[in-house]
Formats: sequence, C-alpha cells, structure tokens
Amino acid sequence: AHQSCQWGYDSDNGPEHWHKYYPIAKGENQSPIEINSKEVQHDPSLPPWFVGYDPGAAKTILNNGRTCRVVFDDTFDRSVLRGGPLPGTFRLRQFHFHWGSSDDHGSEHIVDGVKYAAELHMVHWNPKYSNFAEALKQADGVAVVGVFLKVGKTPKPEMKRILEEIDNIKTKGKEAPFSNFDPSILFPKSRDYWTYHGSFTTPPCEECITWILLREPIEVSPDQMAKLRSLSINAETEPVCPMVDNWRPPQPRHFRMVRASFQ
Ligand SMILES: O[B-]1(O)OCc2ccccc21
Ligand SMILES: [Zn+2]
Repeated sequence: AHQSCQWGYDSDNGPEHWHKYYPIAKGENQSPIEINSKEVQHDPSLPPWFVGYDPGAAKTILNNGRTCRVVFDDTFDRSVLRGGPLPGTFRLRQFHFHWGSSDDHGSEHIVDGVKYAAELHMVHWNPKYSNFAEALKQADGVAVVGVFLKVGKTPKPEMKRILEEIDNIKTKGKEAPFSNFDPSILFPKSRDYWTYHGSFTTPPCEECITWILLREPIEVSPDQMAKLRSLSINAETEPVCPMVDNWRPPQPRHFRMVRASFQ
C-alpha cells in the first residue's frame, strides 16, 4: 500500500523515515523538544489559561493503530481552551496519549533530562479557520495542552473510565461510545506551563501548534500504565503487536524560545 499511510514507530517506518513523505518533518519548528529550565525565559506577562469543557461533547474512544484517542463534538464552541499564549478561544477536538514499553520512558517532551512514562495531548483548533484540516495549515491553527504522566504508587482515579474502555478497543479500528466526560479532571493541580511554537509530533508534522506544556505531572499507577500498554496496533485478524513506544524523539530547537508562566 502507499507508504505514506503506513507511517509508524518501527525501524522501517518510524520517525527517521517520516520526512520522505512529510518533508516538513525536517523543519525548524518541529516537536517534541527537550525543555532545559536554564534556557527557558520566565514571561511574567503570560496570562493564565482556562478551559470550559462540556462533558456532553465527549463522543467516542478509538484505537487508530497508533494511539488511544477520545473524540469530542467540535461543531461549535462547546468545549474550549482560552488565555495563556493563545489569541482567542480554541475548540477541543480530541485527546490521546504517547507512552513507552516501560515506566522509565514514553513521553515526547523531555524536561531537564527527565523522560516521563507517558504524555497526554489535548488537541484544540482555532475556529477562525473553517475546519481542523484548514487550521493545521496555519501557524496559529492548533493548540495542544501537554500533560506528563509519572508512575507512582497511587492510581489516578480520573483515568479509570478511559482505561476501562481499553478492553473494548484492543485492536486497530475499534471504536466505542465514550460520553459524559470532562477531560479537565485529568489536569494536575498547578496551571504552571511552558509554551513554545512547534508541530504535530506525528505525520503530517505540520508546524501549526502552540504548545502549552504543564509543569506538574499527574501520577498514575504501574497497573494503569500496563493497561495502556495492553492495546495493540494490529487489526483483530492480524498477529498481535503491542502498542508501545508510540513517541517521537526530541527534535532540534533551532532558534525557538521556550517561555515559562512561572519563576
Ligand atoms: O502529533 B500529535 O500526536 O500531537 C499533536 C496532535 C494533534 C492532533 C493529532 C495528533 C497530534
Ligand atoms: Zn500527540
């Protein structure tokens, strides 16, 4: 089949290959990046960010063969993100995760050398553009709130509903209803964040994302991580291939400034 629809995270279709069909993958505004606290600039003028999510906007949970994604109704300003570095309100479209094959790695962004077990991406788009496909062609088209997942002793109760659905979406293409869920319950206590301009961490790697990375990780249990790793990338009829290590390594920062909302 056409290679471009077969990108993945293996040695023969992984991040080192993506540029062949998505040349922007070698661009100067790629994500993820390494965050080095010493090079970050505290910007006291950065406002706080806010979300107003309607639990009724949650629709389905999906295994797309690369991640576990929860999709929301984004046909109007129903669940929105605003403030922080953003111009206006952005509509919540979906959230998904990236994780490792063991607890000591899996996040995409790395903070002062620390790799977290996983990274949650809450994806929003700028409704000044007619749709998501249009928005991803614009530098101010998409805003992603990134949340690090750290493994500790206590499970994160707010993750339970997502992980309970995993058994219904084990293989690629499986989808299940997922309703009445306000994803802001997944956020940590602190609203402190780093922000910089970057890209999708997956093809098409478009450089359309204002990243808002939360400093405080949320804590999940080893069993909760194991549940996430029980997803498969294969379809039901194919040999089992675990969905793990679906993260892109850090990309060159080039001349980009990372700003911090905190001292
Ligand atoms: O590349 B990503 O995983 O990170 C940001 C994003 C947004 C929408 C789909 C996939 C992604
Ligand atoms: Zn992502």
